[in-house]
Amino acid sequence: MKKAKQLMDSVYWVGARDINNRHFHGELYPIDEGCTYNAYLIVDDQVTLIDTVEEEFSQDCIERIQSVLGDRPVDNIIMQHAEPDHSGGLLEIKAIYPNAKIYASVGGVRNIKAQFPIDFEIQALKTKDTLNTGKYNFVFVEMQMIHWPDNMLTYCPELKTVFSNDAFGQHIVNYQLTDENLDKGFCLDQAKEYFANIVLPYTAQVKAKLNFIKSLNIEIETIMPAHGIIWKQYVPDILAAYEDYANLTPSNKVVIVYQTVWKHTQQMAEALAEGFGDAGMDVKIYPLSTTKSSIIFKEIVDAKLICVGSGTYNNDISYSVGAFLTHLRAAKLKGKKGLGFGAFGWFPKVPSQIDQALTDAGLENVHDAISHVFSPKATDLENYYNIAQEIAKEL
Ligand SMILES: Cc1cc2nc3c(=O)[nH]c(=O)nc-3n(C[C@H](O)[C@H](O)[C@H](O)COP(=O)(O)O)c2cc1C
Repeated sequence: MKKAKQLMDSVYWVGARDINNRHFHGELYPIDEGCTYNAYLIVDDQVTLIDTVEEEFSQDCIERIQSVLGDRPVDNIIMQHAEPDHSGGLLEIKAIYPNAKIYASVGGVRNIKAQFPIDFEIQALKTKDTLNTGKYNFVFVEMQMIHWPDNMLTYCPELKTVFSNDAFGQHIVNYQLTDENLDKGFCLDQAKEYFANIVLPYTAQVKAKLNFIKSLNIEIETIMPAHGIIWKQYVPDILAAYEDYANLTPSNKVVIVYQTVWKHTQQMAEALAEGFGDAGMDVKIYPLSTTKSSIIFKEIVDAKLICVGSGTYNNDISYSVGAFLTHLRAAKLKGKKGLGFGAFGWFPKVPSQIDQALTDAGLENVHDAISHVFSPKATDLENYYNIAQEIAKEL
């Protein structure tokens, strides 16, 4: 029997822990310790459920709700996001509470209906629409494209709480459910990884929404996201961190990623890394085939320069570098610089093709692509070290 966890006077966590999940949203986001699907129950004159869980965990959510309500019904279900990790439990929960009114954003109504066989009404909500449940009011803010067209968040002024859905989420599975006994750096690092892997292409929307939320002059004591821990003691920190992430504020950091067979491209990568490092830059260097993309993208958020290297195989870029470049293009980065490099045997154009892909991804090339025939010698490596030092000076 799964039980709810009380968070405040009338607020309960009724979500689910997916402890076996190692790939959040398919291949997109490898994770180490599973994740949570957070749903919140607010007991007032009317009972309101905010979000559901992934379909497989519907029964967990229902048991947790019933542990609070017994036979009392749920009156309102607010669907803040149509993606199945939040909406998958709707049909089963609605079957238990057939009189519950369902609410979603305009996009949410469309996207829920397009994914599930819905035979009931869903009421559409717009920004600043309000639902009163007795002593509590729920104010809605549309969050289009953070990260789907249907996202929204819900603010309760009486509880000084934002139910933020995907925004401010992270994949910390913690049985206390809040940030209260956790290290700030750890929490923010996990939130940054989530931002980098789910929200990164939508920095313009995040900036606009943060400004809009500021303009509302609301008091926020608690943020309850749909994944991971609830923000209580680090609320100002996570709000400030989101400003930094959304601005892609660069530190003096270079991220070098590469794929290699005979270690020729790796030797070039290491010579560049030493040049950047000796010039005072923070260097992150990753072999693509053995590094999780989720870690690399977290580091990219605040990098100044991204160097991408590939050996040449069948006159083309390696598979993992090609996939990385596709992922990078989708991230729609702004204000970052790029450099392509790599070794070849008889077809020298792959590094310049990488440079072109970096340009297509919105990065500014800092130097001509570096293309090396087979194995670099000590003098070649010295040359690449010096190129890195020159680039570092100009960044
Ligand atoms: C499976 C395979 C296919 C290759 N195909 C090409 C090719 O089509 N054109 C080319 O210029 N070099 C080709 N090469 C040679 C490599 O690009 C060259 O050995 C390079 O130095 C490898 O760099 P790396 O050690 O970083 O992988 C190939 C190498 C391998 C292992």
